[in-house]
Amino acid sequence: MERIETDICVIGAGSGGLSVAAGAVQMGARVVLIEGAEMGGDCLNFGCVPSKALIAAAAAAQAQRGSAAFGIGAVEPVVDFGAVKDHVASVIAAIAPVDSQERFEGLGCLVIRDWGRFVSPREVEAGGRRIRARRFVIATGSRAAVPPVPGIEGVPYLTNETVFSLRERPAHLLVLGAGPIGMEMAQAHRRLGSAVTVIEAGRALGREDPEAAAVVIARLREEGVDIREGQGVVRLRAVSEGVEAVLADGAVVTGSHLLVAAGRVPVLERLDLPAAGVAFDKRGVTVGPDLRAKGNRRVFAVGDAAGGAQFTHLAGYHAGLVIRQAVLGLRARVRGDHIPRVTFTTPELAQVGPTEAEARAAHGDGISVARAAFHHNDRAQALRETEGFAKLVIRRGRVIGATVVGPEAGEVIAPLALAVSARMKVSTLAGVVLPYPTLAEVAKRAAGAHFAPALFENPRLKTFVRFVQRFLP
Ligand SMILES: Cc1cc2nc3c(=O)[nH]c(=O)nc-3n(C[C@H](O)[C@H](O)[C@H](O)COP(=O)(O)OP(=O)(O)OC[C@H]3O[C@@H](n4cnc5c(N)ncnc54)[C@H](O)[C@@H]3O)c2cc1C
Ligand SMILES: NC(=O)c1ccc[n+]([C@@H]2O[C@H](COP(=O)([O-])OP(=O)(O)OC[C@H]3O[C@@H](n4cnc5c(N)ncnc54)[C@H](O)[C@@H]3O)[C@@H](O)[C@H]2O)c1
Repeated sequence: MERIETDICVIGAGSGGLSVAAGAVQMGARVVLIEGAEMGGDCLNFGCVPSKALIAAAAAAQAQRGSAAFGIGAVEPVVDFGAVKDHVASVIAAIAPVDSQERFEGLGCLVIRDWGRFVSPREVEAGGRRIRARRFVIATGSRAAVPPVPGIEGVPYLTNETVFSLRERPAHLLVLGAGPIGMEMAQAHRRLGSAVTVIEAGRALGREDPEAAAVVIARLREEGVDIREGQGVVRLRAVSEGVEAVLADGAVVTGSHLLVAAGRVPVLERLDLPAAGVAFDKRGVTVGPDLRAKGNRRVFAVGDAAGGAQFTHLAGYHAGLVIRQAVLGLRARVRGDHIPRVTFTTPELAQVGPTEAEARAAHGDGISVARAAFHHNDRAQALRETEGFAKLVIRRGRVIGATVVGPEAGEVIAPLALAVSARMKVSTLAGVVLPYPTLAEVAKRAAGAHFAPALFENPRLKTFVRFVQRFLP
């Protein structure tokens, strides 16, 4: 067997692994990159990219239905579902070269297309080669969790790995789970013409600020998505129309297709982690605040495999921290209080830092909340998208968290992510000059609202101003 010595061996060429490999090799480290399936991982092939491309197509269809409010005759769109999937595939194809084997070989990585497996604490085998590295990075991602619902083994179901390649429009899509994946896919399919029922054991978008989640849930319901909350599935059964689900309240729902979007599990099974002495549990590799694996300090874990939140930008952030340590020999500590997240429904729901409820649980009355509604935003009025709000969580004069629900919330959260990340004063945010009319003004207005009582409802200030005015020439 061929033996290879390298500085850094990255296992998994998705969002996290590619970022580590690209950064490390361009800084001068020797890098081996191992990928058992598609270059680009989940985000490119079965996650962010296809879902956002499908959502864009669905928005185009919805725009035709809603155009009457602009004085343009509304029509029921003619959706060619296969052509929509061609659009999705072509968006993936446009981005794929950036993540490709050719590009990474061009950067100087040795790319091995096989499943990697530890054979000792310092060696991995893949593609008939044994790689001995100074540092290893586990970036193997996650896959859809399949909940133990009685009967699930006897019914056909889709996951994020198969739903985007479906060429025929589901007549009635059942979605199990109302997290971000379930809600994004439910609205997109509804807008593309499917009947959709979402079955959620707990609360829909249960991790989000309830007030913000309610705005999204109401919109999906208005558009015809049937959302059943607090409903476990008691039993699933294959029937001639497709799949039948019996819910906890006794209701029976029959769909043509079932999409399982009920959470994620880390992909670790091929790695033989015990051979490397690396600790792990059902959430992922057990890592410290420096992202080093418990049990083997030569091994780091990043992204979905690292047991925390699961976002492409988080995997990218992890990659930067690993590069600091494994390439430059510097120290690094992961911070979790400034990672934003967006659910790309219409309206979008964006969060950075703690929600109001989380902040109150942590700091009691030591926080205050300032808000502004999109209803008072002139751009939102022009777009006829006035539902939603921005809410800032403030502690000791600084922005520690923000929730935005409404049009382009994923873009509007950007200055607020900077504010939380830089521990910015509310006064700095209130003082920034933003172009008019923009949706982002809602963030500045929320910051301004923090000062409104002291400025506009203050009898002592009014007395002072009247006094000053008497003496001004
Ligand atoms: C439907 C959907 C929509 C999403 N939308 C968003 C979004 O809008 N924004 C966002 O930030 N995040 C989104 N995510 C989450 C995002 O896709 C993940 O957080 C991100 O892909 C994680 O990157 P990763 O590098 O940890 O894993 P991945 O990108 O999954 O890459 C892991 C790679 O490792 C490979 N691998 C696994 N085991 C081995 C092995 N033993 N040897 C070699 N290779 C191996 C896999 O084949 C895979 O290619 C979405 C996810 C889904 C499912
Ligand atoms: N826009 C984005 O950034 C984006 C989009 C999609 C996914 N993601 C990432 O992927 C992760 C996984 O997404 P997800 O939506 O699959 O998981 P999730 O854990 O966020 O939500 C799953 C939902 O399924 C429900 N559920 C679980 N078992 C069930 C059952 N048997 N019956 C009914 N309901 C059940 C849960 O109560 C939960 O509400 C997200 O947390 C996020 O990190 C991000």
